[in-house]
Amino acid sequence: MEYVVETQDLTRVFGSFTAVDRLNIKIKAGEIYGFLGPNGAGKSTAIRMLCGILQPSAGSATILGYDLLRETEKIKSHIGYMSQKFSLYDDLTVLENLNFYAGIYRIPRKERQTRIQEMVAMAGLTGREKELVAHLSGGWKQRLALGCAIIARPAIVFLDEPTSGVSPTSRRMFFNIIQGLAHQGATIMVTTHFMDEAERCHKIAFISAGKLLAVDTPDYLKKNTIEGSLVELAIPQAMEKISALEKLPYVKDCTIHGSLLHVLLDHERHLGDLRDFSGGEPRPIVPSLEDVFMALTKRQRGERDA
Ligand SMILES: Nc1ncnc2c1ncn2[C@@H]1O[C@H](COP(=O)(O)OP(=O)(O)OP(=O)(O)O)[C@@H](O)[C@H]1O
Repeated sequence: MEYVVETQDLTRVFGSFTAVDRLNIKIKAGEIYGFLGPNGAGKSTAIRMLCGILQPSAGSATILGYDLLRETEKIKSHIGYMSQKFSLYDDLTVLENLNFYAGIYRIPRKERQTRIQEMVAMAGLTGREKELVAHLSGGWKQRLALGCAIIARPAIVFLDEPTSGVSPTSRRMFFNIIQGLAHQGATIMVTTHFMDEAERCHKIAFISAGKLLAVDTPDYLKKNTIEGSLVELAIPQAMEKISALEKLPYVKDCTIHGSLLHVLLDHERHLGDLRDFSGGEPRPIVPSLEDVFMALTKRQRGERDA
């Protein structure tokens, strides 16, 4: 089996609204596959369909070779799922939560202790096994929730914004764990709004308004999505200058990043023109994923309005 997840025109409508529009994706075993897109893009809806929680309106998919529509229960027994709302019991301890999930996943009794200890160690909770979950901070809860989701050693782990609302350090720790899991052969599908996390994925799928706009490695997307020459420009009152810059015939786009402007020129030969116009010193840069993402959504808006 070359692909552990493969979809054909997977679609979900809610009334007259199309949340996921003919999604075609292919994911290989051991890949960390990031789903990126603005709020309401359809990421959670897509993941919920792939986990068998939500019925597709049209299209088909296979997960680990099982048919999504006909073999949903088999799929569920081979995957782990963690959503933004960690499904932990606050009034139970760390151990009690893990024990509960070990029971749900029907892990044989003789294996339970080993698996639970593995998850405690993975989450960095050794010594805190008897603490009530209510007393743990966000990052610890998040890692415990992951432990509960993967205690049955699923082949595929679906993570829907697992790192929202936790500290940057916890986010980094969490992604280290994810990379470790992928290294051991698990396939990870993860939605995120954070570009630093997207950078750590093997493949990224950009989705907006239910549609897949691009999919490839972070490096490829950065080098090949944007046509033109991207420069960084530091000028005073940058925000107020955007509309004037956008009117220049050789400027394709202009966005603000902190206090700096990213200006997309249609050709690098206009560097001097931009310098003369703005009074600043334009510096050519490699596009970031955020630049790529903005360019793709803008292109999509342009196509829709055309
Ligand atoms: N059960 C539902 N009934 C009606 N509309 C829904 C339902 N679930 C989702 N939607 C709509 O579908 C669209 C896609 O939602 P979804 O949660 O998949 O987006 P998302 O990309 O995960 O966004 P976010 O990053 O904010 O989580 C949204 O406009 C949402 O309001």
